[in-house]
Amino acid sequence: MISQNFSKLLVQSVRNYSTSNFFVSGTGKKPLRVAITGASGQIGYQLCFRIASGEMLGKDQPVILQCLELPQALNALKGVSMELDDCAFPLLKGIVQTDDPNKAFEGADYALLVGARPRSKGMERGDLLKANAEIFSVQGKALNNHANRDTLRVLVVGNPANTNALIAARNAPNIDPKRFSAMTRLDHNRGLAQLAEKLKCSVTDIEKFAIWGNHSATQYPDVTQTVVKGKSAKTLINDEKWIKENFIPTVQQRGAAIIAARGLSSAASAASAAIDHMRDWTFGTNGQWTSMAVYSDGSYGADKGLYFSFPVIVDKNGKYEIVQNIKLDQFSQERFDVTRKELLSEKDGVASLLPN
Ligand SMILES: NC(=O)c1ccc[n+]([C@@H]2O[C@H](COP(=O)([O-])OP(=O)(O)OC[C@H]3O[C@@H](n4cnc5c(N)ncnc54)[C@H](O)[C@@H]3O)[C@@H](O)[C@H]2O)c1
Ligand SMILES: O=C(O)C[C@H](O)C(=O)O
Repeated sequence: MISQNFSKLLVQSVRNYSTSNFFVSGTGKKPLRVAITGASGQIGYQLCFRIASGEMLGKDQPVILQCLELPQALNALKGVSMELDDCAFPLLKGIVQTDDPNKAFEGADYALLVGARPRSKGMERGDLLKANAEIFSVQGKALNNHANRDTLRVLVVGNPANTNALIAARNAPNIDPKRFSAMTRLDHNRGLAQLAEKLKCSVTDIEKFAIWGNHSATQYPDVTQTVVKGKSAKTLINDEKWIKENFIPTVQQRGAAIIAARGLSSAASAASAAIDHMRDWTFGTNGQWTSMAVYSDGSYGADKGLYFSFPVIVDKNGKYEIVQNIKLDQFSQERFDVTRKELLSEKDGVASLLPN
């Protein structure tokens, strides 16, 4: 029933379940193709199962997972695929296992670009810039040539995520750059959790919180507009020093703190944020703000073309808008400029990989 091709020349395996019936009975929905790079890594290992169980695209939406890995990790990927089989997910209609980006992105409706070298203890994100840039240049070209351009949504998770999104998008000239994004949802969720703890409220009580800029230690977690059960969070906190010296640095440096504690970068929380990001980008945010690093149209003076985290609202058709008309106070403007300058300098560092 399950077919598998494995050759040394073209290391690719395709599993199709229920190939005679590609529609989940009762839903009438065609499977969506979800490409995941680095699928057998820490984050990928979480993502595959959560997506196959319907947590990202809905409990009535069949999916085909198209998994990309390095040649040396294909055996591990085979193990992931075996475990996916063993879950007997009703929504999972097929698994592609490959080390060829052209195959992984064939007809892709969604692409989660996770595969990259993670930062290890003591390593700065800047050190990773060049090593990872090449990967995203190749993958941008492959997306351009093979993905489903009419439906595609790309989320870059692999660091440095914003600049990797820039490289991938610039190498995909036939795809609308608004179809690319980078992940700051983990930072957003971290901020919500810190605020909920401080104010002894639920994360769902918090509205209008945002991350501006880069997914890095320069990001600006902004509580100036934040409202908790109808009241200003700043007024409720009533402690400017806590916001500046505790809250902001905690959110900015949470990734490094997890690495120091675990010896590995965050994985379960990163996968959870990636699911949140794609789900909200598909089904909408019900009028609420979230944070996404998206193609900058120049809003707030973030240079056009950068992948910059803004507060966004997604409508029920999956169209996002950058929230406009927020007044940045002097402190916010200074923080905004720091992260903006970092993104510009990252862009300069990969200029050779950015086609005109
Ligand atoms: N944006 C965020 O909020 C956020 C949060 C956590 C981690 N990250 C980043 O996500 C990335 C992945 O983290 P991880 O913990 O899963 O790492 P990991 O090392 O466990 O897994 C990465 C996987 O990617 C694969 N890979 C490497 N290069 C590849 C390529 N060119 N094509 C396909 N696969 C490739 C590796 O074989 C590995 O299996 C890292 O860059 C990490 O820094 C980002
Ligand atoms: O900082 C890192 O390298 C890991 C990741 O981006 C994180 O925010 O946890």
